[in-house]
Amino acid sequence: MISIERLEQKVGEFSLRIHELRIARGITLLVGANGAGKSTLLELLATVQLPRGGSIQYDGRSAQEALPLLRSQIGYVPSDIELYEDMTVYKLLKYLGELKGMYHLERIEALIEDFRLSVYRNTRIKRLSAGIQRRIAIAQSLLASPQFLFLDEPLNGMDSAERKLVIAYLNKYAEGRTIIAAVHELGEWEAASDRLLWLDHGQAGFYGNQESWLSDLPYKVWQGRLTKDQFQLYFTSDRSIIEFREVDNGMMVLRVVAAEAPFHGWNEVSPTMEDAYFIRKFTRSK
Ligand SMILES: Nc1ncnc2c1ncn2[C@@H]1O[C@H](COP(=O)(O)OP(=O)(O)OP(=O)(O)O)[C@@H](O)[C@H]1O
Repeated sequence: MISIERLEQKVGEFSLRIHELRIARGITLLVGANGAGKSTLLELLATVQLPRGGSIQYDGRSAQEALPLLRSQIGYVPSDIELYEDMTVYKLLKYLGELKGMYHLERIEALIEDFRLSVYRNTRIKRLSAGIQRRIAIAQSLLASPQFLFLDEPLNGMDSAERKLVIAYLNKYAEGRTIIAAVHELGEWEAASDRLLWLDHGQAGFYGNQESWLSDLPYKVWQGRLTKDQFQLYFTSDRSIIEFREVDNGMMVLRVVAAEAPFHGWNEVSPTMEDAYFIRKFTRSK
């Protein structure tokens, strides 16, 4: 478990402030608007930055008390990855493993296999796509089998097969361990995430499981049809539209957030994880 107490970190004009939060094992998805503080929090958790105010405890140990030990149990992948471009995949993993004091070649082989990197093992990093490079970055963060894994937008640049592969791997890896991943798309994590943490302007706006994320919402999601003219009117006067698309006969299908049915005949639909995020942001902006 990760316990955060009275955490305060100022970066330029921005302040991250989390009064009290206990993050359980499993996968926690970290969500929030651009600039909400996700990367700052992940850097603090990964001990790239140390907190100036308050504390973070990892299974009862703080970074101030046991930094080298904690770092040996932490894996971290920032959003901007930089790998040694001229190394081959195998050499890079072996080199980074040795830097971490990890000399088990079987671990490297297992990660190459698990992240489907075998065909690229002797290819220089610079020749590989962004998605493959990110797979390598995640694989290297797992070399020492860390207890705590912090990932900043881990699926960036990946195609849908790569995304599924990584999510499935992390889902298994998270058993008994703690993974916190900043993500922008929630839907694809539905089967894999245990909890969500919403950062809103540097503060924890929500922390809990999927069930509570989807319940206790102050607004409902409604779906219905409008003509294009009605749509133009509605669209310019309201920011509650989650999604809209044109259908064949010049009509629009919309999904909107509202307390009551906005038009006669519209149906209430169950909110998705993305919808719940939209509703929370919408509520905050009102
Ligand atoms: N080194 C820095 N100096 C000054 N301001 C900074 C620095 N690093 C981050 N910030 C500011 O802190 C705020 C939070 O940034 P952060 O990168 O943590 O947000 P984020 O939620 O990860 O955003 P994004 O989704 O865009 O990556 C932003 O307003 C950013 O401009």
